[in-house]
Amino acid sequence: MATHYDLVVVGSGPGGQKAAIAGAKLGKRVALVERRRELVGGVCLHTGTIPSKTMREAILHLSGFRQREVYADQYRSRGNITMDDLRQKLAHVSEREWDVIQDQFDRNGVKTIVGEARFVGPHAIEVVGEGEPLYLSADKILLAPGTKPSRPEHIPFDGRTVFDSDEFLNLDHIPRSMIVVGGGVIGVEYGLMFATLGVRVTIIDGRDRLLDFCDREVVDSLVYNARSMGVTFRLGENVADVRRLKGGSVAVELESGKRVLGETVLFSVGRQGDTESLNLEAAGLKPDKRGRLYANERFQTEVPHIYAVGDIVGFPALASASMEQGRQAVGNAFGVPNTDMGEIPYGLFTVPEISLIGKTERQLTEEHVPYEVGLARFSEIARGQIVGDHTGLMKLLFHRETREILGVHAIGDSATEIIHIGQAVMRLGGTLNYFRDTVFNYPTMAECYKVAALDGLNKLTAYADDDEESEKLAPPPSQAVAEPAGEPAAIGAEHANVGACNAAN
Ligand SMILES: Cc1cc2nc3c(=O)[nH]c(=O)nc-3n(C[C@H](O)[C@H](O)[C@H](O)COP(=O)(O)OP(=O)(O)OC[C@H]3O[C@@H](n4cnc5c(N)ncnc54)[C@H](O)[C@@H]3O)c2cc1C
Ligand SMILES: NC(=O)c1ccc[n+]([C@@H]2O[C@H](COP(=O)([O-])OP(=O)(O)OC[C@H]3O[C@@H](n4cnc5c(N)ncnc54)[C@H](O)[C@@H]3O)[C@@H](O)[C@H]2O)c1
Repeated sequence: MATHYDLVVVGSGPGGQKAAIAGAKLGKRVALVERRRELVGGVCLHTGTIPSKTMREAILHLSGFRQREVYADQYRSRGNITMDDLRQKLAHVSEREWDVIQDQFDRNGVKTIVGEARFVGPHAIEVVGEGEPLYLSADKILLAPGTKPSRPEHIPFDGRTVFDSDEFLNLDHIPRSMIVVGGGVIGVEYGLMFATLGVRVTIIDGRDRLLDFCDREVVDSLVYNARSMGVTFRLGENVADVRRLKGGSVAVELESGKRVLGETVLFSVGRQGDTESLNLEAAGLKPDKRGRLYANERFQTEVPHIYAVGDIVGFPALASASMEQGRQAVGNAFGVPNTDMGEIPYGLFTVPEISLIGKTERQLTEEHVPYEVGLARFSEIARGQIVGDHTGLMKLLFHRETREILGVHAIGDSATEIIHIGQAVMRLGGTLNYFRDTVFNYPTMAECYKVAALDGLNKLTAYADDDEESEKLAPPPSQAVAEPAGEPAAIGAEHANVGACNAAN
């Protein structure tokens, strides 16, 4: 006999969590199914966002990265930092987060069911856990099963020398060298973290440019910083094979014939939907070839009472967006109107960190938008000096005529935090004038906005001066039509009349 719920959620990552709580807040009877109790929190809490960001923070702290120029001697030598040091903080953070999530479910009356969910009908789910299977039925079902790393079949993954990104946290020691295959966000984040510890890192990617969705100047700055930490990039190169060698190291063979040797290899070549266990056919659903599900703008799959959110629906595949998708999907399911999420910011926790919102210069150029750039360099910001960031920068892209903010791109300390100031101004329809006229706390990284805005306005003034200058040089309006050189004035006057007529039209 099946137990009936208004809403059954599959997966307890950010998407599932917020969906379940939103349902409970609407007074609905909600059950959430998660494979194993210790996995509550999803990829985000156990193998993805939270562990990688906690490890990054531990690395920056223990290596004294931020103040390395001033206090270098007072920090532990990078060679003495161990994986256990890095994992110590990780256990603490994930236990705390796990408690917070579980407590939220309990407080809101979300029934958590441990076991693997599979469809046995469009409204019916079987949960296979430790004991007898449980049967659930629901008016609405929300799928947030997330993704798992892509593992090309011919690669000899062993979780000791050749890792995928979910296994990577199990490294037993900090290697001397590391090859990262796949220079997407995961590969670049982990690669640069370990380079900070003095590991010799090589990043290989099939594309010619890294992180193509970011501003080019920002990526150039990242690459410059990475090279100064000894990182080697092999771009435009595809991996043909990986072989473990007798001495314990690993050889990565590239299609071009090159060979890269290292102590460990991290494969971060994308992720695919974790849908195999769901028996989707029984619900009338079919994933794409990367295991992902289609969802419309209301997060409805092809079967209207089944919703899907988070990484399983693809872009942008972020914890941040997944949470909001979960909340909005449940609003849609139970008739509560939602508003548009607006532009989604990106935060890349590379070393140094990167953040962006809105359009890039490349997009604006392709769209023929008349834009200008206001630039702030962290080396000119007092807070930049205090925190020891001399290479960071922030760019404000704005419309040359309306001064509307079109994009913000930053690299350096606190970039992922300060981006939200730009986001708020963009969302609320503010212009560059807001930054010109508003007083910010000092010394803070937020000062970048003021500096960038003034820089941008100075460029506009230069245009205005130029326009004035052109006006001074230009003939009076009655003659302001191009005259072929050497033509008699009378002909020019005739043309002027045509011009005036056109202007009146
Ligand atoms: C290394 C790494 C770093 C990242 N860093 C960031 C970052 O800094 N910022 C950011 O915004 N995003 C980051 N992400 C992305 C972020 O982790 C994901 O976008 C987010 O976790 C997706 O959430 P989700 O709700 O789709 O599900 P997930 O977090 O993927 O969780 C899905 C859950 O569903 C469960 N499940 C699956 N199938 C079943 C089933 N049949 N029955 C029961 N349970 C099931 C799984 O066990 C899992 O617990 C990172 C990802 C990785 C891998
Ligand atoms: N800070 C963050 O927001 C954050 C951090 C980590 C992960 N994530 C999320 O996790 C998702 C997965 O990240 P990812 O980095 O694994 O995937 P990705 O798809 O972003 O990058 C994979 C990279 O691997 C390269 N590649 C694929 N096969 C290759 C081969 N054989 N040889 C060489 N290069 C190859 C691709 O060209 C691509 O650049 C992302 O979509 C992202 O949204 C977000």
